Amino acid sequence: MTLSIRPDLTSADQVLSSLTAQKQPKVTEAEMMQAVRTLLIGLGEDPDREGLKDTPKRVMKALQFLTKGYTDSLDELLNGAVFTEDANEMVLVRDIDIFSSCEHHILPIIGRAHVAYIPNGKVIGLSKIARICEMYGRRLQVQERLTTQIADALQNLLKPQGVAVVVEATHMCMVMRGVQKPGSWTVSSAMRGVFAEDSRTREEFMNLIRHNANFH
Ligand SMILES: Nc1nc2c(ncn2[C@@H]2O[C@H](COP(=O)(O)OP(=O)(O)OP(=O)(O)O)[C@@H](O)[C@H]2O)c(=O)[nH]1
Ligand SMILES: [Zn+2]
Repeated sequence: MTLSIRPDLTSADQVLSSLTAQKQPKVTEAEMMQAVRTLLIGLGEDPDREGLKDTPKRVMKALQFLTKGYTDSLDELLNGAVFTEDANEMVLVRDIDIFSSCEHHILPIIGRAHVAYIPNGKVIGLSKIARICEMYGRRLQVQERLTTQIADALQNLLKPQGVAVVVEATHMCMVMRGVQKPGSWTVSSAMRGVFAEDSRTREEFMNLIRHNANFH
């Protein structure tokens, strides 16, 4: 483990504790399933019919999975993959799939993240960038917070020259219900360090991620 960005803190989880509001369930799984059962009854369904018999459990498990990012450990996720390296050119991982859930309707936010940084003595395992996106994506989110959390996590972990994150996503709460705009994409960005300060660096990043927002 080469993580020594804060000598007073020894683990990535400690470094990022302020960014990772860990949630402890305050109700039992039986109570959660009962709540789903109540919802089904409220929707005019018979929760005891064959097709719905196991639905409360399935819904609970699905929601637990979709929000598992609250309890993921950054230490485990990183697995020591922060390396001392004399690199100072931009590193970009683009087109990282995002499956998140909007905190207003608990409906999917589907899109992609593009994450770049310019190292300052430390590099991170490339897959760990996608894992950080996954950790913050698997929570109840607004897109803006998801974007800044990814940027701040990398900024805090690596103390790089700069971090740039762009998330482009479509919100099912705007597609399937409400205003019903299937073609709409929301683009959010978070720029740190040189990406915020130097327009040429920011432009280089924007040129590298330029493409039509679409599903694969
Ligand atoms: N800024 C932001 N807003 C979001 C995000 N996800 C959903 N929203 C919005 O949150 C708002 C919630 O507005 P409300 O008026 O309380 O809810 P609503 O009656 O369901 O609104 P409509 O979707 O307009 O029908 C809506 O405008 C959503 O589009 C997000 O990631 N970021
Ligand atoms: Zn929503």
